[in-house]
Amino acid sequence: MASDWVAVMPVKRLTAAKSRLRGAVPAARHADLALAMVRDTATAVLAAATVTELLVVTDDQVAAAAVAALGARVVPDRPDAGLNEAMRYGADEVAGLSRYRAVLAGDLPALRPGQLDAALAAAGPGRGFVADAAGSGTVLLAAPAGEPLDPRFGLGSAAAHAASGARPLEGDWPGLRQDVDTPADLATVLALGAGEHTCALLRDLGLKVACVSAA
Ligand SMILES: Nc1nc2c(ncn2[C@@H]2O[C@H](COP(=O)(O)OP(=O)(O)OP(=O)(O)O)[C@@H](O)[C@H]2O)c(=O)[nH]1
Ligand SMILES: C=C(OP(=O)(O)O)C(=O)O
Repeated sequence: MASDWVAVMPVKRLTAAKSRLRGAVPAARHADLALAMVRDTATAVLAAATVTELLVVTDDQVAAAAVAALGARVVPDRPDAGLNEAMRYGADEVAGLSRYRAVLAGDLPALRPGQLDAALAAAGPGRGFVADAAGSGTVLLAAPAGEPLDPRFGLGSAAAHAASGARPLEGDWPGLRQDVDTPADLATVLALGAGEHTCALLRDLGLKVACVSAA
């Protein structure tokens, strides 16, 4: 079982990111919310025992500075061709095929390091993926050394990853599975418990939210 994963996280320009989430918080705080979720996701990833490096693929200078301050390595989104190309570039070209790589989105504010460790421990010799809470999307795709990532994120990606030969990783990982795409997802996170940055922002807006430490 590998214990030296490179985690790869693509981050879109914050002003354009999370369009389906618009309206969940006042417009003036929308980019702040996207950034808070990126910071909480990165904090949890960096605290995972099985992750030796977090590689963030982004052209957003604010997000880049924030995750670099947390300890991530940042590279520009050289392909500039969407989510899958950013993931493939980070995992296969920058990290390289000789390493174990896992890609995950930057919108997992309820992620706990132990849940990521458990999911990576469940990854076998081939590619594996973790479906989102709804079961149709993907929150994590892992590739062992020697295998191209071959990401198929987008609508119906869980089925697409399974069809491409990736194995669904099963476990009780609610924080890992809860990506935040819509205001309803954010409401779920309020109950599940968010990381400190998302929590602070939501509390500042007067919302009642459970806050959970990074442990
Ligand atoms: N580097 C990079 N990251 C991306 C790109 N598209 C999406 N992402 C990131 O990939 C992750 C998952 O993306 P989505 O959930 O589809 O997020 P989104 O595109 O911001 O959301 P919507 O506008 O609501 O579709 C988030 O961390 C995004 O910031 C891209 O073209 N380049
Ligand atoms: C990109 C995906 O989803 P979303 O944009 O809904 O986070 C996905 O689940 O593959």
